[in-house]
Amino acid sequence: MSRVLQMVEESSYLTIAKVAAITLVAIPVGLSIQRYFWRRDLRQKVWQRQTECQVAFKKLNDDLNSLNFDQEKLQAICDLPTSELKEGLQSGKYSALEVLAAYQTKAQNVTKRLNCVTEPILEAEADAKSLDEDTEKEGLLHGIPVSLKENYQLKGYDCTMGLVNLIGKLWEDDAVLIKVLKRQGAIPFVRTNIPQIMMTYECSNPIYGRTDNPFDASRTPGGSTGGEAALIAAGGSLIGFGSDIGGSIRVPSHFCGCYGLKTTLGRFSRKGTTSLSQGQTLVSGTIGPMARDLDGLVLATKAILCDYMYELDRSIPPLSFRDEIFQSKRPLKIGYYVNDGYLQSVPACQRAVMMAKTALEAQGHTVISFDPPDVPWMWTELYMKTVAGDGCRTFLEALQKDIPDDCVHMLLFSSKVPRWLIWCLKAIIGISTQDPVQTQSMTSLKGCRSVYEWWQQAKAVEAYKDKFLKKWSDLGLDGVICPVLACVAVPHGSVSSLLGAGTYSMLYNVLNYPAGSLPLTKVTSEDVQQLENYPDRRFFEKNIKKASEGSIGLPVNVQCVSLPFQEELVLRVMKEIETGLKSMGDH
Ligand SMILES: CCCCCCCCCCCCCCCCCC(=O)NCCO
Repeated sequence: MSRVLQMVEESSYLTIAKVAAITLVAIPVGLSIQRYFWRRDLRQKVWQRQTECQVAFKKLNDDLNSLNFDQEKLQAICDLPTSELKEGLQSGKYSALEVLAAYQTKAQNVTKRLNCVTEPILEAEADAKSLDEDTEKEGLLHGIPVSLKENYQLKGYDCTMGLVNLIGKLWEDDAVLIKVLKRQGAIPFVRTNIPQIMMTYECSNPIYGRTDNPFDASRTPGGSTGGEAALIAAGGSLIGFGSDIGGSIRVPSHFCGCYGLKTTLGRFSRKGTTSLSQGQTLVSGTIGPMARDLDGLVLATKAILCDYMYELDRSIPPLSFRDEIFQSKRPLKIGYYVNDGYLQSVPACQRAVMMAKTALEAQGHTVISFDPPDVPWMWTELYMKTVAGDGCRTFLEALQKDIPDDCVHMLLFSSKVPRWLIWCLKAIIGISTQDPVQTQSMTSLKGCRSVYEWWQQAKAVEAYKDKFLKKWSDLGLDGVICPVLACVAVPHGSVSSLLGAGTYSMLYNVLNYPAGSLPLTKVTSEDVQQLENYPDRRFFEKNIKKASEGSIGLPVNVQCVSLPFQEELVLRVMKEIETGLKSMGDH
């Protein structure tokens, strides 16, 4: 009897062991198979999308060939500054269709080199034809082709933000801004590339690939509105639109040498623009125009600030463009800085600010030194902790079942490290990087732990805004000029080791001040030589110095800032600097 029991016992042990062994093998095998099919589906979606884009480009090319326009005339159209093109369209010297063909041709050639356009907007041709039938030509942007960052919702198109899972989710309506543009006679004609999830200054994703900088293909055009900046700077578009929660309009404009304006939250309607940060309302992303010249930037701003936008979005205060502020001759008092108290800007960026200072003084304005308060603390405790307020959960969820791009790997890694491990790593990394602020930023990526903490965060942001404004008001400032970033365009793949350079831009997102990016100069050999004196003790400093090697000839912009809802004053400061430089024979 006991022998029988023993046998039963042995056989059940054997069965359990067999089941356990099979389970141990089956689960990982099953998961691998599931992963294989899931990745295969994603790759197939990417391939399908890429094929669709190729077909769209081919159709565009065929349409352009059939129109048979004179190529020299088309090139001449693309060389015109905004004011002359606008005049030519108004007077009938150029038709909307030929201007469109000119930019479609140019954009196609540019994107072959830089990969900045994701896809053409094929409805553009019909739009141009109907504009040519319109004798009134009332729109401020009548017949001007405009390019759009990929996250602007357009009827019949998707907004992927570089996420494969969002391919094919088509929008049923245009964004408010697109409706306004069309009402003003503009012709949306291409969509431009972005970095995956749009939270970095690079410009690559697994669907559309990587965009290169027009001045140096080994460098990034910046992000997240990188495709726009590259396209505009290379002559493939005159006016475009982007979005900015940490410098995404200003930084690519600076990296590529075009004009950009980050507006105050609430000045332009954001309805119909896509972003993963929509639920985060403390440091909100805003939108704004980018352009090849200042006239284009001003014209685009004027065109958007019209009654039709207020009709479409009743949450926007009806504040039309105030020409009296833009045209005013009142002498201004402007603050300036080249070092924000965290990372010193490189010599080229410092020189650009000093050039702007001299130009403003030549125009009769007063320019005084200004020190923005507590920038390192603002960066880690206000900016990073807020934009990563949910501990990066929204970003992580979006990336979880997707193909992460190289440009998000570092942030992905940092945001996945558990809080307890960060405390251990902080000690080790802190010693090696010599920068407690940088290590603190890793903790900030963990965000807020409770609603209570989020409320405290909101209070801290408000208190900082008050402190900053007091300093500004005590000095009686109208505006501030400073670098856009601590360095100029950096090599592809280096942004995550340089993130601290972004404090110059991120500050004005925390404050919600409008800020422009104005191209002023190019890096010279003297600027590069002077890098010898640039500090290199801390991690970010070392990387900034290294990234600045070989930067001769790259564009350098200056940031022009004013108080909330004073976009006209920002544009005026930009204009005064350009006029001042011209009068000094420098521009
Ligand atoms: C899972 C990885 C996601 C990590 C995201 C972490 C967010 C923390 C902040 C990182 C630093 C942000 C750099 C700012 C880049 C500019 C982004 C921008 O302005 N985007 C515009 C979006 O409309």
